[in-house]
Amino acid sequence: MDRGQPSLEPAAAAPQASSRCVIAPVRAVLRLRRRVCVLRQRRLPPPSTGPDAGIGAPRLGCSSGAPCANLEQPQFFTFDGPAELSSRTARKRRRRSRVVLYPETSRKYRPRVEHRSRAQRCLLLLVAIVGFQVLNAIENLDDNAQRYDLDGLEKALQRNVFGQPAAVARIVALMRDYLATHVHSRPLLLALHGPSGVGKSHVGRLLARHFRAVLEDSALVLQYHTRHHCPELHAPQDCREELARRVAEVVARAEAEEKTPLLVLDEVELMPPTLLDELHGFLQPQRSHHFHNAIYVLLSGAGGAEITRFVLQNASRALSLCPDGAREGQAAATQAEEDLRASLRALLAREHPLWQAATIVPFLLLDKRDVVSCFRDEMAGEGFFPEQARAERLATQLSYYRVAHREFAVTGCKQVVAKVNLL
Ligand SMILES: Nc1ncnc2c1ncn2[C@@H]1O[C@H](COP(=O)(O)OP(=O)(O)OP(=O)(O)O)[C@@H](O)[C@H]1O
Repeated sequence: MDRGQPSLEPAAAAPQASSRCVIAPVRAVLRLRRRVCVLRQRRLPPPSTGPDAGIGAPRLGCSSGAPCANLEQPQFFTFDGPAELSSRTARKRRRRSRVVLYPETSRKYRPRVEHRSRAQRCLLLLVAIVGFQVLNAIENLDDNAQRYDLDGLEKALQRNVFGQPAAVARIVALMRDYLATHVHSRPLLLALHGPSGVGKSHVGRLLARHFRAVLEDSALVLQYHTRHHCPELHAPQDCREELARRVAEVVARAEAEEKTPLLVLDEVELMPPTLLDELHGFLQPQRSHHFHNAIYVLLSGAGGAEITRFVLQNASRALSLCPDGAREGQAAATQAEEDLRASLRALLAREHPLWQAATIVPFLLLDKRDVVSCFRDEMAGEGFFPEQARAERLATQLSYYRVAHREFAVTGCKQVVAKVNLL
């Protein structure tokens, strides 16, 4: 048997040796795979307690005989231990987080500073210059108006003129508008119309006083009284030349001083037509430009009868003349006054085209309360104590239109001075 055995051994050893050659590497591969699986199982998170996490639940990665299909694990063998593997996973995670910060679709480099064209810069500069000039112009507008202290003028008129709030507001608004700028294409022509004694000349005097003060040159204010400067005995043509000379002097001087002069012409209703023609000529565009930078205030009793009729007809609408009435009443009063201005303009334009170019400001009748204020003011001016009862007593000595429980002075405050002088 022993002898026979050796004879058999070589024959059996040959296949054994060949099978060992095959099996050994396979075993090694299986051993390595198993080892890898063990390592992966160690790194896997503990099984979840969810319903899908039972013992029989399929698991990604190793199953018996199936290749490891865990997508989070490397698909190739490495000799890295658990420590290296965990650090690689951490590195992977870090890399993934980087992917979130810099997604594939976005740029991973700093954007280049876009080069601005010169045209764009020039455009910005131009816009800045234009903006600056606009601001400067607005400031200059304010400066020009400030020179005339129109707030002070408004306060002075409100304090000293009784019963004419609408007229005062309109005069100040028109002047504010006109004096906002120094350069004009036409003069401001104000025409104050109203019955006798309602304050037209009084306002003319207040305006002249104010402009003399703010212009710091009394030669830039002209006060022309028709009866005084052009009496009936004077030839109208001489008056015309005289007026033209005086106005030309004032506007030329104002032009040199870069100021806006004030020309107050009183009793215009007494002016001969040739003087009105001359005044109308000052407004014409062909006139030298310094005639256009001036404020003309024409005071006239023309249209006084229409204004008296208007006041008396509207007296029953108490609010039409009451400055502190309800809003609807004030709106109605404003509309009524606009109608009055339009009818006055139509009436006056029939007399002379000068009135067509003028801004008409009607002066309404004064009521008894305003007359009492006139008395108190005059008494204080003459050195008397302005006692209310005494002023009321004096006011009763004047004559009034009595309409709808209201009393309107027939001659306004005209006789106030004379009555106070008798005290
Ligand atoms: N509304 C008023 N407020 C204050 N005082 C006034 C008012 N109206 C008239 N007076 C006083 O009455 C005087 C005469 O008024 P004023 O000369 O202004 O009247 P008028 O409207 O010009 O009339 P006329 O057309 O007759 O000249 C003034 O000196 C002034 O003292």
